[in-house]
Amino acid sequence: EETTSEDVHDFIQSIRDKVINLEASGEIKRDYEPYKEPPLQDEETYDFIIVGAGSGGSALIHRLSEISDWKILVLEAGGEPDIITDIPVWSTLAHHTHLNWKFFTETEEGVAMALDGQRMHWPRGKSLGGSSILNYMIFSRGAKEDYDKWARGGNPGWSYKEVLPFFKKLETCKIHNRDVEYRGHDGPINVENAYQSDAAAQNAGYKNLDYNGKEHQGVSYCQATTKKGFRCSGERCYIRPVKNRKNLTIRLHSHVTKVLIKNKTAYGVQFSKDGKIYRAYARKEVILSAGVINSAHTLLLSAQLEKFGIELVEDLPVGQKIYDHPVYWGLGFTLDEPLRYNVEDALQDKAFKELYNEGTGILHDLTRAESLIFIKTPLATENVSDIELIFLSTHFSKDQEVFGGNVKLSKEFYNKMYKKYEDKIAVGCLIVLMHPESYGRMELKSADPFEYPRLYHGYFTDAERLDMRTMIAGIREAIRVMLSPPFNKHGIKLMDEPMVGCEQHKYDSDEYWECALRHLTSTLFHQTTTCKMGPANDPEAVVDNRLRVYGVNNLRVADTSVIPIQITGHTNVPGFLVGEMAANIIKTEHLGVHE
Ligand SMILES: Cc1cc2nc3c(=O)[nH]c(=O)nc-3n(C[C@H](O)[C@H](O)[C@H](O)COP(=O)(O)OP(=O)(O)OC[C@H]3O[C@@H](n4cnc5c(N)ncnc54)[C@H](O)[C@@H]3O)c2cc1C
Repeated sequence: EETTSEDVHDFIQSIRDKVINLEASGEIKRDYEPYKEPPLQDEETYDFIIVGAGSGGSALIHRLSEISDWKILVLEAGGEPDIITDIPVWSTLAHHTHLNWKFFTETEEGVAMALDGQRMHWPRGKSLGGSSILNYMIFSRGAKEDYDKWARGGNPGWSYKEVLPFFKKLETCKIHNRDVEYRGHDGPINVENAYQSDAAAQNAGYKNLDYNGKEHQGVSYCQATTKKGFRCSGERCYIRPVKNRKNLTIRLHSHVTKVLIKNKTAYGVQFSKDGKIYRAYARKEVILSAGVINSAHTLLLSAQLEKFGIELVEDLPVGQKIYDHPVYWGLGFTLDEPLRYNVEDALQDKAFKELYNEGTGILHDLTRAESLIFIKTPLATENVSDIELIFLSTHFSKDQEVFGGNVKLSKEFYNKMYKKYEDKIAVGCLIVLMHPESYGRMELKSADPFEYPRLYHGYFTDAERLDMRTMIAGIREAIRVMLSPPFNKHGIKLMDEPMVGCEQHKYDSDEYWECALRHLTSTLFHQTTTCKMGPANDPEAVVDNRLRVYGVNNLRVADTSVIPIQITGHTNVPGFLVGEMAANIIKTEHLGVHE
């Protein structure tokens, strides 16, 4: 669905043109060499076929292709990343391009009421690198407790102690205040400090820490998944360094429409490229890394189409649960003076030269996400944070289309609520629910592989209303934090004008916040669990702890769709981890090599 204005398209093009012109005049250097693929046969045979080159897929591609005897085919529905996805500060703009699948949820009652058509936009990356080329680059593993819980839930091999070596192996950590013994020092994915304002990582009573280190609850600057200032996507950091390996064939614009299965054994895939249908065969395995929506969609199309009159291979609960991280976007504050640079500064040649030639400067800014706090409200039922607060050095009152366009506020709501703040200096604080009780689901609309499935977010549907109560507690804590020093000195004020549609409630009453949350809660883009990993006796499980699809031989899933319980954090690095773990499992099974 195209809701982006021509102005935004022109703005995006002007940034691309600027980089191209600066390169042509020799003022900056770009280190990009396009991907090449060999001629395509109608039918081809490989050892492994990897479907999708996103976070999970790119780690898997890097590690599996280390075995030079294995012939590997990668089929990616999208193409190559873009100049716009390279530059951290402008990355929200990529949502408006062909690099986004642009999924939307169905309209659900009493939620997302301020959004266009009351539907949430669920962007997903469509390119080498997948959603790691579209995301906001916050580097986060999640909490130790998450992985211990996965293991306790019947997934041996996934406790924090067991996954820690792989977290260390995947990263080169360069952030200033790190817990050295918990961090990696020579992996493909780079972690660094981004451009940040002084006010960002304020304590407000919380411990300052490395949230990817020994402890998790506390405050920290956002750790950036960037390398020398540029986005360190799966494409840039995992695939690009190995793309010329002789045993690796990467085919772009190749949309897999079906896994070929016979006698309950996967033996290849069918895919569409340039309007033609092809088949590729796998001597050893097919691995789906097509992401949380499309791995499930492909499985439904391949093995579970009973509903549409096609043979049922195995009755699995695919897509019956989608966990996400609901986020309240509505908390805005005005300031007397800007904390950092003006938007215009990020368009100057100087900023581009600093990024391209020195890897520094204001373009190395994580879409204005500066710091975060993992907190435990009094409602937390377990010893793990139930809320994350993310401090943003802007608010969408400032520039809805460019900075907040992905949230897809309805024009009417925006004009009534935020237009008047457009010339004010504004910052925001996101309130993120870490462990929602509520969950969504997906279902096929038809057997047409190009028709998107129906997506239901299911937010705030838990009978005990714990999700709502936790979010309200989170909002109150966010206001306390934001109004504490050192923001005071900048003249910070809460935008406490009643939310449009909630004027009937007393400001700051529980009823008021519930109404506001029902208007302006949307996603932090962290959907998981459509192909849940779990033991055979778990009625929700689609894959086992070795990521093998139940009931179908030679078929695995390796991406964030297997995550069994929502992460206390963000999902890109857990996606990389799943890819790393999958490669290790496959090497162990086929070669007996264990790391
Ligand atoms: C806007 C946004 C902001 C985010 N911010 C952060 C953040 O700051 N930090 C963080 O940790 N996480 C963040 N995330 C989440 C994180 O990026 C994702 O959870 C993660 O990248 C998902 O990885 P994946 O491997 O499951 O799937 P993806 O990375 O989505 O990869 C799936 C790949 O498969 C391809 N594909 C799909 N279908 C087919 C098919 N049929 N045939 C062939 N190829 C196919 C896709 O094109 C894509 O390349 C964000 C996500 C978004 C969208």
